Amino acid sequence: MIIKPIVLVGMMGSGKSTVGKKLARKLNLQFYDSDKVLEEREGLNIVDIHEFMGPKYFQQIEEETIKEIIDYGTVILSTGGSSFMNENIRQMIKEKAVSVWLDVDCETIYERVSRRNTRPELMAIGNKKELLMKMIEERRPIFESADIKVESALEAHHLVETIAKRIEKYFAEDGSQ
Ligand SMILES: Nc1ncnc2c1ncn2[C@@H]1O[C@H](COP(=O)(O)OP(=O)(O)OP(=O)(O)O)[C@@H](O)[C@H]1O
Ligand SMILES: O=C(O)C1=C[C@@H](O)[C@@H](O)[C@H](O)C1
Ligand SMILES: [Mg+2]
Repeated sequence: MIIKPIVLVGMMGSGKSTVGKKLARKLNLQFYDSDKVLEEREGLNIVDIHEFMGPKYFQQIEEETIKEIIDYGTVILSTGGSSFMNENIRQMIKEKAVSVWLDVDCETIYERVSRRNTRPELMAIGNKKELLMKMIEERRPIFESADIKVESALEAHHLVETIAKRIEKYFAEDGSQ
């Protein structure tokens, strides 16, 4: 039985939003995507929130919003790519939720994110692949602390099945602690 919120973490393009939505449908739980909630509340997309309000403001409202959603209880929450890097958010997730890290290789991420232009962190001039590799290198050790790691660039439907099984196992073994 799922007794805590399930929080998907991982790099931009790892599939948190795509997989989270499908996972929520499979588990019959409410789905939230913190980036989407912020865009709706601010009436601006992620790039414009950063441009007009600044990255500090983004981090502040992201922290407040994730706290609010986690307090809803057993929901599926897909976070932003940098949410888990915020120590306050990470601590909150550790205390109240189960984190699932979608660990996807750099090539796959690059291929996915280069198809869109919706993330301010990748809009800087320069080599996007190098930028991504550096970001992955910095963030990996932090993502490693997630409760569940799913190593995969599997097709989304299979990924959902795998994650659902891992969550079930997690709660059966030590999730009630
Ligand atoms: N398992 C998958 N197989 C193939 N393509 C996928 C898979 N998961 C996601 N994608 C595709 O990769 C792109 C990025 O996925 P998504 O937006 O879900 O990532 P994200 O982790 O939420 O990224 P961000 O942190 O930037 O919000 C989308 O175009 C999506 O369709
Ligand atoms: O990886 C990142 O640094 C980010 C990813 C997005 O989901 C957004 O939350 C924001 O653009 C930050
Ligand atoms: Mg997303």
